[in-house]
Amino acid sequence: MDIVYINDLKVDTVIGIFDWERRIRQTVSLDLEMAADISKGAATDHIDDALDYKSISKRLIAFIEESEFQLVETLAERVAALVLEEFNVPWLRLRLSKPGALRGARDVGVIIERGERS
Ligand SMILES: Nc1nc2c(c(=O)[nH]1)N=C([C@H](O)[C@@H](O)CO)CN2
Repeated sequence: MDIVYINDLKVDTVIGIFDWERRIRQTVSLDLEMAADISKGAATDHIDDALDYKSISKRLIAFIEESEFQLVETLAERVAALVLEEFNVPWLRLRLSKPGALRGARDVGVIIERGERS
């Protein structure tokens, strides 16, 4: 199985458990690895035969900008479900980071894998 990936996709959103966090927008960063068979796109050299990372990133930016979750866990689950369902991806690994959320740490967040990897 091949991988199509998007690294360090930064999106501003409302996220957090504290009152002050509900009043501001913070940046989250996504590293997304998606299982895909790249052979058809490689053979035809046509985007219709490829998993289009541009379409996926546009959809994720729109979804995350509109979202107002409290936990990074919830946002990660919803992002994973969207990618699996809307883009017919069988398996993914998502690292969702919240830079600067914890004093002394560069970032915090979650890493999840969803779907079946063949
Ligand atoms: N497991 C988690 N722990 C914490 C989260 C979270 O989303 N998942 N969030 C916070 C606060 O919102 C924090 O990011 C603000 O500094 C604390 N712990």
